[in-house]
Amino acid sequence: MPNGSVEIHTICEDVENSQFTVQSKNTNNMTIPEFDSELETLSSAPILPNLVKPTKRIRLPRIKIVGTGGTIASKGSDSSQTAGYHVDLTIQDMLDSIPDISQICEIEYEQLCNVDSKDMTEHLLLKIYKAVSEALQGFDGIVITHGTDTLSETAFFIESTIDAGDVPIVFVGSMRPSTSVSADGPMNLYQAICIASNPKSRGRSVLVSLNDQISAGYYITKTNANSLDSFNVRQGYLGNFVNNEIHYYYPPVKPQGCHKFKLKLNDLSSGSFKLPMVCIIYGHQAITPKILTLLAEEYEGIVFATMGAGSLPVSMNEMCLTLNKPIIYSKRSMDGMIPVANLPKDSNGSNGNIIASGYLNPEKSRILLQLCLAGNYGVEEIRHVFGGVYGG
Ligand SMILES: NC(=O)C[C@H](N)C(=O)O
Repeated sequence: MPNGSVEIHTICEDVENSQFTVQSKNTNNMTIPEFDSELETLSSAPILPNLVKPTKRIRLPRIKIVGTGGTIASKGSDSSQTAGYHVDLTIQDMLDSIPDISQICEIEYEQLCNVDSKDMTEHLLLKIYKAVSEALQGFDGIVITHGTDTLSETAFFIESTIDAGDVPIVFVGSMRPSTSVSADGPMNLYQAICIASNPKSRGRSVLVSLNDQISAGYYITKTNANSLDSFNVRQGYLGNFVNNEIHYYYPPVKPQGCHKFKLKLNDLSSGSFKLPMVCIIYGHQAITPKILTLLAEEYEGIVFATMGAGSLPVSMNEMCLTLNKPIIYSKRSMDGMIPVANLPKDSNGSNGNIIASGYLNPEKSRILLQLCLAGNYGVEEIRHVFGGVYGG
């Protein structure tokens, strides 16, 4: 059991609704971001009144790309293959396949790993965390290339552990390998870089850019295992990318009630940081408490994908209440939430160790519970954290 590896850090989320002037200067009609605070005059010579007007040099935004793998970095053996391909491309290969962005931003990149996202380990998650934390110091935007299968989990983890300030952190993936007809990776990557570079993206924290849609990493879920339109978010898309224009539907906003956990970087570099083991049990007809007997010893916390809005057989509810560990009731339905009123109660009328996940799905609930346990939170503190997403 890790000891005090995280501590709570609640951030005040007031973000200004800023208006930006957009200029169209480059050849492909993409807007060049303007960073007012950094404007410089080109000439250091004294300026004679009415004779020489200082010329402004616009600094291009600096964008860090962090590569982790996924289908966006994959190759198949022929152009019709859309399954059974292999991760094989570097960030440089991917950048070679997109339009010239030298007028839009300055790029620096780091290949952290090159894996299918099913192999995204805790160690890699923490490496991404570290790379993003460091990049926040010197960059105006961050793009993370990632496999789509677990992209929403990494995005949720980063949103829960990093206070990005104004810097947009944009996750991007693809559904077709780079070798396929109509591969979606190059356009998705191009759009993600443009989004990360654009001042309108500032103050929006962790974003996901895929299939022309811009969404909040905190809520997005992969809902289709195959199609290009694979990500969905019932809390609403934040914006759209069309013909080099970024259209946000709302002013800058961050997820309501998102708790921020501050990881201790010393623990990360010493390798002593570990996230406690939490498993997910999928509810189904005729499920019995036997599964709990098998797993309860091994795991420090359990998340249930319950049926409906918190339904499990009475025998299961009774056994859950006897366990000395937090148990989160989430849902196997894609949408909706778990009302606290649906939780089982013990003989004192208390929900005991059982906590509702609110709007969080099982995989996001698992990460949130891991972070709470890593911070040594008690059941009532965990309940409070889930209360931020209308659970608890
Ligand atoms: N579309 C994808 O990226 C799926 C791939 N299996 C991954 O998650 O790495």
